[in-house]
Amino acid sequence: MIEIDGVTHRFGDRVVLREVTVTLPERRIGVVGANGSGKSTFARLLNGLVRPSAGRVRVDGLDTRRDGAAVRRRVGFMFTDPDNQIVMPTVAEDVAFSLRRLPRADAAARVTSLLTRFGLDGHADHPAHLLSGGQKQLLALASVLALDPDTIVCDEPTTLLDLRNARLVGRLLHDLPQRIVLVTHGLDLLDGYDRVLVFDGGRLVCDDDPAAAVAFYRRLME
Ligand SMILES: Nc1ncnc2c1ncn2[C@@H]1O[C@H](COP(=O)(O)OP(=O)(O)OP(=O)(O)O)[C@@H](O)[C@H]1O
Repeated sequence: MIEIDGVTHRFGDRVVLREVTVTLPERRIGVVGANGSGKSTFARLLNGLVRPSAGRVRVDGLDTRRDGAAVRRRVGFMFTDPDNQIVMPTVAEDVAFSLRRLPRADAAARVTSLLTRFGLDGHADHPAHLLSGGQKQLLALASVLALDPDTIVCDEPTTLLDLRNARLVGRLLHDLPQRIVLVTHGLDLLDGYDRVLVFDGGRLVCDDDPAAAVAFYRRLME
């Protein structure tokens, strides 16, 4: 369960989220809104990357302010640009980096299994920065999953991908057992989601099923 209670967030003098209160027990949550409406800030609140200026954020009872390290272990984060989260020279090393606290043999087996699952096993020793954009995003997802999070927050993970890779990443996310919070401009990715939040000017202006929320968002953008 994600609980956002009376959250306002400011960057300097600028208020980017205003009095957001919402409780999200569902497993598939979409977040949409215009550029600059506060979606990324909202997403970053959920794993403690951003701490609210006022109010409280809890994930499965853990307070992002008080229990930051525990929240980050349970809530993985996928960025728009995978280059922001690829930290090691080769594909296998990047996934292994997430597993550095595991015994070496266990980590190696888990790396192999994750790379196979994402079709990257043939690229294990390749330089990560030479992968295609889609492959990099799959690597980023594999590295996030290596930590076995309960929740994955994805901030526009398909924005830089071509249609085929966007659909592939969307399908992979759709099939994961984890709770997913997906910030996206790709409205078709939200089919089958339990609930969609619409932000406008830092306010949560609609909270509904995907069809109703997307219709609301389309009207808002007219
Ligand atoms: N670190 C920061 N410092 C100062 N201002 C910031 C910072 N991060 C975001 N902002 C501002 O906060 C506002 C909301 O930004 P945010 O990235 O949350 O919006 P968004 O809805 O995700 O937009 P987009 O769809 O363009 O990614 C914007 O006006 C942005 O310029």
